[in-house]
Amino acid sequence: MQHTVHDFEAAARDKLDPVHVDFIAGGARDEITVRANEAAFGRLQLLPRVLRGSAVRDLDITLLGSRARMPVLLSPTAFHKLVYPEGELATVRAAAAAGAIMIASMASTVAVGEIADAARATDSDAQLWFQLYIQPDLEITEALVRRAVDAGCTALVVTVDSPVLGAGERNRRNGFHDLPPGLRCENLVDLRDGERGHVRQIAMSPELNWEHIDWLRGVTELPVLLKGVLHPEDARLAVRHGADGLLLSNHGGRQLDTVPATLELLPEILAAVAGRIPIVLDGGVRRGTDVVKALALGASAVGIGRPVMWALAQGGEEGVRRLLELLRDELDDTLALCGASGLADLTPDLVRVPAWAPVPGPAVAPGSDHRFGGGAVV
Ligand SMILES: Cc1cc2nc3c(=O)[nH]c(=O)nc-3n(C[C@H](O)[C@H](O)[C@H](O)COP(=O)(O)O)c2cc1C
Ligand SMILES: O=C(O)C(=O)c1ccccc1
Repeated sequence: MQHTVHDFEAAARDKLDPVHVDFIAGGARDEITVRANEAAFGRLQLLPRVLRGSAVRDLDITLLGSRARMPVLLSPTAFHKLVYPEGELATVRAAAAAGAIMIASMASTVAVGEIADAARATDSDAQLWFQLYIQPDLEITEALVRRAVDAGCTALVVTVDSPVLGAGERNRRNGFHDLPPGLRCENLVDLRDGERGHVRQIAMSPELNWEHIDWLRGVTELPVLLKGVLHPEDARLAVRHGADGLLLSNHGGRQLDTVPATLELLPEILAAVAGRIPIVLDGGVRRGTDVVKALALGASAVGIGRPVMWALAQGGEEGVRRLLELLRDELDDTLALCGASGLADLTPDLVRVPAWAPVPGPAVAPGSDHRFGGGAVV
């Protein structure tokens, strides 16, 4: 039985083909940023308030017009059918049950329209967003946007940190470059005559620039978030070019290695946008305390990537349901322990960078006890 987010990873590793484990767990190059994301949460401390909580805590959010029952989004991850036969259909049913926003990947193995239908078939009013890699062929990009709009998606998340594909050296070593026979990127099927839904149809485009964002603003009314802006100057440019929000992300350490942990960048990015647009953060969120730290510092919500893949692999819809329940319970518990009645009570004073350092004292010989005069027999 899984009692923590990490337990899902252990269970999934037992089930999955090691090549697919590497695809999910892996990052770019030396995976320094992969490790940095989780480590950054561990370095921050919580400083709770007491005697001011409430019996029930409100975890609802409204993000760019989309309502959700928890401030944890499912960040876009490709290829859900690789780890579970129903793929994204199972994931979205679990997200809907939890009232969490799911961001469908452009590289999903179920078409976005079918994912949306599965969400609607539940009674939940949970919202579906769509992640887009802008294609140099703008007609193709427009067709993809139309598919997302027709599906009823309520926001677009444009990934801008992938001018080239990240160097996943595990995938190279394993020779993992495409979906196995029988699986396709369903959103890419028939975009142009005879297009079969191959992963390699996705053009990672180093020639993209801010004019493409201006262009996208003109072709859709949907809110547009940029995913992968890390430099504060780019955050200011994003606001100037009409972005409605940022998903502060280093792609889980899968694009440029050695960039900072997203949590470390959060204060600078918040300062750059100065409250004009909301910031969602992903990368390394594994605990309720992580969610609280990010929100207390000013994020509007967080996203999770790998945990969803592990939970889906472990137990399909039921697995992802339990993952989201677990995170919700941990978040609720952390709020209670911090004396918060809801997310609105999370303020930066609840989070600290450790100021403690040991006071250097005189060197003491091992085995001696300085309180009794250096081990002298008394
Ligand atoms: C297996 C996998 C597939 C991913 N696919 C996409 C994708 O298709 N589009 C995208 O923008 N990000 C993709 N990402 C990045 C995630 O959206 C997210 O930024 C990252 O996983 C967050 O970090 P975490 O895994 O530590 O939670 C993928 C990540 C993983 C692990
Ligand atoms: O693996 C990824 O991180 C990713 O973004 C992706 C994009 C397209 C196809 C497969 C994966």
